[in-house]
Amino acid sequence: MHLNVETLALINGGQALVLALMLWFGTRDGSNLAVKGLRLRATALLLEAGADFVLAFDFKLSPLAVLLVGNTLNLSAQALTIVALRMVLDRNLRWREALVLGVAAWLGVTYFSIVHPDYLMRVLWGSCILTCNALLNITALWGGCRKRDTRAQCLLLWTYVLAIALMVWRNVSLWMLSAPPQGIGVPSTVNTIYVLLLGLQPLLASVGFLLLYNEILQRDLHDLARIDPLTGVINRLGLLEASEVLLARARARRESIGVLLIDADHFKSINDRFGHDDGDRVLLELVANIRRMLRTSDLVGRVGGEEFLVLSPSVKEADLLALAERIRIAVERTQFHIAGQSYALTVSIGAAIATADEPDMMGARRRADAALYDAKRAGRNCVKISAA
Ligand SMILES: Nc1nc2c(ncn2[C@@H]2O[C@H](COP(=O)(O)OP(=O)(O)OP(=O)(O)O)[C@@H](O)[C@H]2O)c(=O)[nH]1
Repeated sequence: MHLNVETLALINGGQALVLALMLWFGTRDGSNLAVKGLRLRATALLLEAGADFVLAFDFKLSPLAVLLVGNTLNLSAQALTIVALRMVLDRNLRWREALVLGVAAWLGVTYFSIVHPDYLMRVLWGSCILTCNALLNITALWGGCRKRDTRAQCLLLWTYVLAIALMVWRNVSLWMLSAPPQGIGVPSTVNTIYVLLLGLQPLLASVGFLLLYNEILQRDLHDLARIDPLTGVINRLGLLEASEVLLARARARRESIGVLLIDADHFKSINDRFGHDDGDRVLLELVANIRRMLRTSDLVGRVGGEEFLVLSPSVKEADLLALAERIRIAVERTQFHIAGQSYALTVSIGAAIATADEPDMMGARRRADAALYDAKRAGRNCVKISAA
């Protein structure tokens, strides 16, 4: 089988060009890190396309120009892809490693082309560096793929594993030939299969990048529907879902869950006196105060304007009251800074216990609400617990 390597390179280049345009224009809107990562990957594809076109038109260029320009474009594309993938995954970018590998590859390839020409060593050197590039990408993808929480990461991971397999196969095949080809443009079965399979990589990787982006958008939408944009804690929907999970766990362990309904006292007066924006800042400080008092297993969510709900698994009544009292005292002792002035804020707290036998959290929530009402009627800045 001797398909023309130049023709294959031309097809690969055209494909990489189309994929680059798809990635670039398909993600034109938005400015988050994932979009920047996709744009960087699109730039890498443009460089890959350039390298393919250099190979496709090698008969018009000197062999040295083909080698140096083609490799520079290809290695730059690999380095950009390492960083792009990590941008999309929101990981440590590893610019330095990508650059060092790119420079090492370029120097080695140039050495084995000009100083000490040896085609097999040149291919081996380039393959080792490309394997390191692929391994860097695999380490970025490994966590998500191992937990099986993202199919896109698995697809990409396998793409890079196959890329390594292809390089191993190419080197073994070349070293086993009695008269190996002395250049990638030289007609030979190894070169044809290598260029053919290499052309699939940009396609697989780009599909992987797009699927990854889609998963990120879905996750963002999921979070957006469950996180309160002002305070960053979960909202009613988030609380509803979390309480179902906590209750199922509590049932299995025959434990109870503590519920605290925390409401800022006379919050309207803060808004009236300082304005809504400063009122927002006080709410943020209030949430920070509540969070500081919680265990890692406790959850806090915003149920209304200045009202927050805490779910505290595996607690008895005495522990829950102690937690509520700690929160109340912490808020009372905090000096809230508004418009250059200190302001004292207090909270009233209603507490209730949800037992493992209850069908849902609604009963405990209602009891905590009634206890909060009692706390407000008792003069505020206090904790009340409802009788079960
Ligand atoms: N700044 C700000 N204010 C909010 C927000 N959500 C609700 N509020 C305000 O919170 C205040 C709640 O007022 P009320 O329900 O009368 O309660 P209160 O003044 O805290 O009095 P008590 O609860 O009875 O102690 C209102 O002024 C709302 O405008 C918000 O997101 N930001």
